[in-house]
Amino acid sequence: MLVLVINSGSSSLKYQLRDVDAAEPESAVLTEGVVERIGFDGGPADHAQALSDLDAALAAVLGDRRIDAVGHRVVHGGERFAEPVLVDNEIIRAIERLNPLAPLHNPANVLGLRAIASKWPDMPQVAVFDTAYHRTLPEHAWRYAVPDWLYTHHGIRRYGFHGTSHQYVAGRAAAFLGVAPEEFDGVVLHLGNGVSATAVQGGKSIDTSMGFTPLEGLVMGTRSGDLDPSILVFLVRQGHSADEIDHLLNRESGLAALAGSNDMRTVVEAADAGDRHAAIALDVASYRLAKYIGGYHVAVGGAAAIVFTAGIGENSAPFRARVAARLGALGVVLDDDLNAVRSKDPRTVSAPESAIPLLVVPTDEERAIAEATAAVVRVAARG
Ligand SMILES: Nc1ncnc2c1ncn2[C@@H]1O[C@H](COP(=O)(O)OP(=O)(O)O)[C@@H](O)[C@H]1O
Ligand SMILES: CC(=O)OP(=O)(O)O
Ligand SMILES: [Mg+2]
Repeated sequence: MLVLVINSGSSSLKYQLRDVDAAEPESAVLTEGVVERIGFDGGPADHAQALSDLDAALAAVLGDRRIDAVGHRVVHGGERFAEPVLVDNEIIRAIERLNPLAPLHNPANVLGLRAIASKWPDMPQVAVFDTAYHRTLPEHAWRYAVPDWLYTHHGIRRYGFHGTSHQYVAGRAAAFLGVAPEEFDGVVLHLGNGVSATAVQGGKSIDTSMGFTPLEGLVMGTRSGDLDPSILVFLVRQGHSADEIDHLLNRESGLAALAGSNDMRTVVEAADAGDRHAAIALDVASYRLAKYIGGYHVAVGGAAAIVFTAGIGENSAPFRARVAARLGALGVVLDDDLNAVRSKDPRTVSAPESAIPLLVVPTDEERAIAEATAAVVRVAARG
């Protein structure tokens, strides 16, 4: 089965065409790429235009085969969506109603779903939700200590994100350690543009750092993560609008605010060259992450592994080293040589005497989305 995976961002559209039945995962990807600058000068006008730009790339590899289904990453599934679903108009409207809860992500996901539906009206489409894996959070982890109407009226609770990645990586880490997925206890760190940590117990998500929206928790590329909510009230009283505060915390904060760049490579280079702001940014980000790791080690009743993944987690040995250096109280010992190895395979980066192994396990959200999409389409075809 050929599945086109779409990860729509506000101004970009990442795609991957996969053969989910390929014998080797390495040969499963027929083509992949990203269409950028959607809606900007020099780029396609909108997501529909971006898809027609994609046609040539797809035609070149398809030959006389055809796409069987399209799988979309959808960031917010709210309380309704606990599993990947086959998409129809009602589902698209339900996803659209969740837009205010993930303003950086969901509106673009909806555009992608609509663009495919109008381009190929008969194409089965499946939405795979970032929130779904976290539907197992116990109430003590998802409930905020606020009056109940905030939850009953507005759905204000912890949802958690990056679930497709956390689930895939937890499963792969379990396989690497030689344990069944449902026996894996660990802490998974998805460190990309967005950053989140998940406490995994018995293979299930029992706590996660992102909350009602993907803003809560750790220091990210341009997002603040945790802060005192009174700061928002203070800013409102100073006359700042909701949109201004939203922009400030989602797009102008995080590493970008502390170090002047949201790119971990740039920040590490600057810190190595003696830039004080960059050094502080790395200290703040690694310190905050280490505190969550300690908390989640307790939450899961003792982690069997601490797992790094995504752009920074997989590639930034210097950032991993800064985090590991703060985990001495847990008996964690990094192996500098293993940490310096570059590889696409799961690997250990801690020393044999480390009380908890540190692993690097590459994520593959596209593969997970393609497989989930194929499974949903096959079940639907059986009726
Ligand atoms: N070779 C590398 N070394 C260090 N950091 C890297 C490297 N490659 C990517 N990154 C970092 O990964 C982050 C982006 O992660 P990624 O998972 O690709 O994000 P997203 O999918 O959310 O766009 C950026 O901070 C980038 O600097
Ligand atoms: C939910 C989220 O933060 O996603 P991303 O890391 O792709 O921005
Ligand atoms: Mg990502």
